[in-house]
Amino acid sequence: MSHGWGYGPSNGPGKWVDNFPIADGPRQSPVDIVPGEARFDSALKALSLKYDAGTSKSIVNSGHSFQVDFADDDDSSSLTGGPISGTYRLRQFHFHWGGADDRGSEHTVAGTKYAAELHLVHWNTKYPSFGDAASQPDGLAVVGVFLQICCRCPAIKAKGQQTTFENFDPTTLLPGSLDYWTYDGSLTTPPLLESVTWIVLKEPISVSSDQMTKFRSLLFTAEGENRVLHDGQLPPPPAAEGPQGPRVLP
Ligand SMILES: NS(=O)(=O)/N=C1/NCCO1
Ligand SMILES: [Zn+2]
Repeated sequence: MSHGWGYGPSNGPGKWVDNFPIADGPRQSPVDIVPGEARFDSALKALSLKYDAGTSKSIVNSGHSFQVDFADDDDSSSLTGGPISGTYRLRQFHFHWGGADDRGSEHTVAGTKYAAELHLVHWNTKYPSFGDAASQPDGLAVVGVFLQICCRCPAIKAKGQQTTFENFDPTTLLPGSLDYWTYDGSLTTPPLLESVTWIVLKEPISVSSDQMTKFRSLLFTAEGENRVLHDGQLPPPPAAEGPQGPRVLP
């Protein structure tokens, strides 16, 4: 049985402070974004996101989400402009979702929850590595993108299992507008480090309810562990087991 953090009743966000006291810190994320209370800052620049599909490496079920990792030994996939100074390299992206279409995002907008939220995680190249940057107040910049359920979505061909995930261009996951809200916050999952400049895009992207159902079919437990889903929701009884190995989304 896993004794790590999670989203269940015994190890969920309300318990994280027991092992990560920074959960009671001054700049914890996520937050509720209230557009009417946001201050316009004319000094902020437009976001510049440059992504090279050739830097995508692999996809993994991290136990808390599924994550696509990128090669970050040069600036091929990087973030500049916006609220940050210098260059931040793309490290990985992952998603957060819930047990139904009416919830799942971590940030909310005037109390509204979206079905899911994409996080593109970048680290400040003034530091030697992601690990070093993650403990610095200006070390990380995470671009958050909301996912809303669309009624008439183009069908996306489902793919089989895969563990390598090469030549994926994250630009395809971005909305048409890069307008954003920004604030200084933290990782939203343990270790909850207060090192993130949050850049939350105002325009959501659309996803079908069927695709969200596929997200929810991902289990985050090892063999033989109790089955629990991303937000602690118990899954439906198991269908006939498919081939073993990591299951990733189409
Ligand atoms: N949800 S989040 O704040 O992006 N969390 C993390 N953890 C490691 C990298 O990003
Ligand atoms: Zn995240």
